[in-house]
Amino acid sequence: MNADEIAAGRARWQARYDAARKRDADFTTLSGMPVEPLYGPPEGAEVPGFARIGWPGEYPYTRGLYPTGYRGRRWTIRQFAGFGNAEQTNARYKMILAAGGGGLSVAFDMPTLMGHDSDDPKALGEVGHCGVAIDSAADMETLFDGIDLQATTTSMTISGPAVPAFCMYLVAAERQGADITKLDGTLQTDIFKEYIAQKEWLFAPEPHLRLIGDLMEYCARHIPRYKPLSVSGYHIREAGATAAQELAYTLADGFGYVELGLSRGLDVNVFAPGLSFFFDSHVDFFEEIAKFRAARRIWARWLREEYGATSEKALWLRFHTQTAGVSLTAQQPVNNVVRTAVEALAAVLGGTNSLHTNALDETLALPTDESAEIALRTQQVLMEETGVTNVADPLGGSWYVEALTDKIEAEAEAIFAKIRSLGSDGTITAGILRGIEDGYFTGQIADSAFTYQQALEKGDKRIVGVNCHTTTVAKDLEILRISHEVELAQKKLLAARKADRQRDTVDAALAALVEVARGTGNMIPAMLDAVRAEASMGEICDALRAEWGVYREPARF
Ligand SMILES: C[C@H](C(=O)O)C(=O)SCCNC(=O)CCNC(=O)[C@H](O)C(C)(C)COP(=O)(O)OP(=O)(O)OC[C@H]1O[C@@H](n2cnc3c(N)ncnc32)[C@H](O)[C@@H]1OP(=O)(O)O
Repeated sequence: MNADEIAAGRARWQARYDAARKRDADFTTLSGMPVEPLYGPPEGAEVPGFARIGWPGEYPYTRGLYPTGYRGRRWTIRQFAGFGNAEQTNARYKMILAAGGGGLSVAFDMPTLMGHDSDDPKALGEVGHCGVAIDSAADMETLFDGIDLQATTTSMTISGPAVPAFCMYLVAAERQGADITKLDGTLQTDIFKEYIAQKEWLFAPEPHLRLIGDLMEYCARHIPRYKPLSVSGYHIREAGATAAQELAYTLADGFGYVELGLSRGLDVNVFAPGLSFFFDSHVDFFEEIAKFRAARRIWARWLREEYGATSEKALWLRFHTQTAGVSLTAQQPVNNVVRTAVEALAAVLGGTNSLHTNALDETLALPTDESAEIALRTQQVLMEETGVTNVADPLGGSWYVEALTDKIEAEAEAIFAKIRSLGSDGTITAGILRGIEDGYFTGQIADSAFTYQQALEKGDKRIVGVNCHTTTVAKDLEILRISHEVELAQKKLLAARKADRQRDTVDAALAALVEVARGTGNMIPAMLDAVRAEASMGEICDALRAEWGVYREPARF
């Protein structure tokens, strides 16, 4: 790009920056040196390939979505939390919000994630263990008791039974007297990544995609700020994928959901802003930063050029980041605070919109109050002390970072071409579905995990406390243990609630839901009616399982 074009771009950025709202804060270094909100090429310089880098707030968004960067608004501190019953988790949420958390993020227990009630035999020993047990709208009400849902953006990490959980959230908000149309939050819902990595599906892909289409349509029409999908690379990476695989599989899944929306006749400019993303931030600092920057650029280009989006928000890739659980070690666990800080910094320098920092004990158990607080304070140290929020995309123009960004992007593009070639009709969706059925994704991820493990065992890759620097004076940590009493109490509560309902109303609502499932209508209103009647998670999912069957992954050797 020639010097005149670069100067024109800078002037455009400056005009937008001047017009934008900035935080009232001290934008100087620790020593008091003033810093510019943005740095770019020196005046008069010609920079080949500069269009790929561009300016913050402008296509292709490599340097971020906003001309102000974090001077406009800092990222949301959104700590993923949930354990025991709704009451215990509610107390943790209040602690997080009181300590400066910017939004909520619900972790459900395994029975809930699989669409079973706490009294289901399959739930035995799992209730409240890896997250909170939510059986019905009444539990959801308790979960958010005293928390204004209209004023708090809330993310819910659930994909198989995402839609019943969403309906319970809406009903809890309704019972608080909230204006449903104003709710803002995120539902994970990403079923593709369940087949690819996390393995928490209920049905075969087709009925899940039908439900997701219904949800996208419902949100686009009725709850415009709500993000019905958080397309997730986190679990793909944690399963062993490389950074480029994480990026490519996740964005391909995102393209699949765009194709789903288009196939339902929805306007891409209306539904695409409801697609948000969720990435891992692993411990290779620069590789992660490059991945985040490449993600924004690829998404904007594909949405504009492949799918015809024209509005700015439809081109925006907004993402949440969680630091890498797999990078945490059980050995010398206090070192995990350092790993998490480095990973969080990479996410911030990559322009994350929302962030979870892991607690140091998460490789052993769910976090204690103290370790959860340290994790949150880690973000606050970055946010308040380090000056990283002063300048938009401070690493933009670094030869190394730009080269890595290009390299990861090229790798991702090669993977998109491969995925397309797997399907029969040239769509990304057909490629994903074929890849799931044939074990393409799981095979590729397993190969990457194996390669890394070999490097670790040879000592080519090193982890402090694991294969180097293993001597320590560290003592064992106190960890959080979930008492079996939680399960017994939850089952008792559920039995009382089930006995207290109008059984006829519940049965009629479930029958009406199944009737809609047999046709082509949108299932959300019928699901809401069932939830309002206090139909439980297990009852709703079982009714649909009876109708649609369950999915079993093909065996592979
Ligand atoms: C591993 C674990 C497991 O499975 O076990 C998990 O999965 S845990 C998974 C946990 N997942 C999550 O927690 C997902 C979280 N995701 C989200 O919160 C969302 O989807 C998100 C990524 C889009 C972030 O949403 P958010 O509300 O926190 O933040 P946003 O970036 O949307 O910012 C809020 C508002 O401020 C505006 N805003 C932001 N920055 C600026 C700026 N510099 N200038 C002007 N406006 C700005 C945004 O446009 C938006 O307004 P407007 O809306 O008007 O544009």
